[in-house]
Amino acid sequence: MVDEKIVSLTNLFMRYPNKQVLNGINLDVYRGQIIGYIGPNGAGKSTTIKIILGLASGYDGEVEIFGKNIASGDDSYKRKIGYVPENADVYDQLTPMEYLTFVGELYGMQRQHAEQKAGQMLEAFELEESAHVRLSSFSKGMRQKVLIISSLLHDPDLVFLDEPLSGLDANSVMIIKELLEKLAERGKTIFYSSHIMDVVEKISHRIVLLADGHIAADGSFEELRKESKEGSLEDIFNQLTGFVGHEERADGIADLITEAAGHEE
Ligand SMILES: Nc1ncnc2c1ncn2[C@@H]1O[C@H](COP(=O)(O)OP(=O)(O)OP(=O)(O)O)[C@@H](O)[C@H]1O
Repeated sequence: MVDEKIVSLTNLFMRYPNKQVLNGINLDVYRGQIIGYIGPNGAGKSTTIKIILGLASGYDGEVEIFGKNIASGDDSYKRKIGYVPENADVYDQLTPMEYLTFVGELYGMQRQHAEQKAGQMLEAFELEESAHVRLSSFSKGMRQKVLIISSLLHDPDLVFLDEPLSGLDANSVMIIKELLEKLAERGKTIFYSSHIMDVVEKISHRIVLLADGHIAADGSFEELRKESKEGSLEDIFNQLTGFVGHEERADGIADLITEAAGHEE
């Protein structure tokens, strides 16, 4: 179906005890879109994702996923969602096969199916030799691949990826970028949150910039570029978040480092 609304946020507000984080977010995301969800540190990106996933409560406003309000009490929508958190805890004492089968079953897959698919996915990510080795011995990038597999194993319709490429080598990055495009072509909707602007620029169909709890920009990279007359997404990001003087600031920090040590000549 064309223009099927997958995520709809209406007047979303969120306050933590010490801080107003979201100040009225309105956002409709459609099937097959790759959304680059960006913003400065602390802007509220993870908070938005956690609210959508039902992991953060106390918000005001409406959140509809697959056309249903998540406050309705029916959380079957969660089975159709995949999530790679920025800081994930994996169960270190498990092997990837055990971990993936466990996660697959949590998402409602039959054990045998989860096992078989996990094996195939591990092979596709060149981890077959480590399939039965404990995760505690895995490198950062190997772990990240397991997390990515765990978010996709149950064939979700909506995927949230928070810095998913962290630790991955250049070959793996290339595969994942291509994979996201292929999944979007097959109707999957992807929220991609990252600070690596050149990747966001390349893979996103639509970029949503969150700043001070508001959506400060929303459009394709070409649209944002026309509006802001800047070259790269990094330049646009800096302009829209009012950031200037990086060289002076770096210089000031370098001064602090080299002066504060108090070396005696
Ligand atoms: N559980 C919490 N309790 C209190 N404050 C929180 C909590 N979680 C997040 N915050 C605050 O809410 C703000 C937004 O945090 P959030 O993690 O959503 O930002 P972000 O845009 O994902 O940032 P980053 O790019 O650094 O990951 C921050 O000021 C953070 O300190």
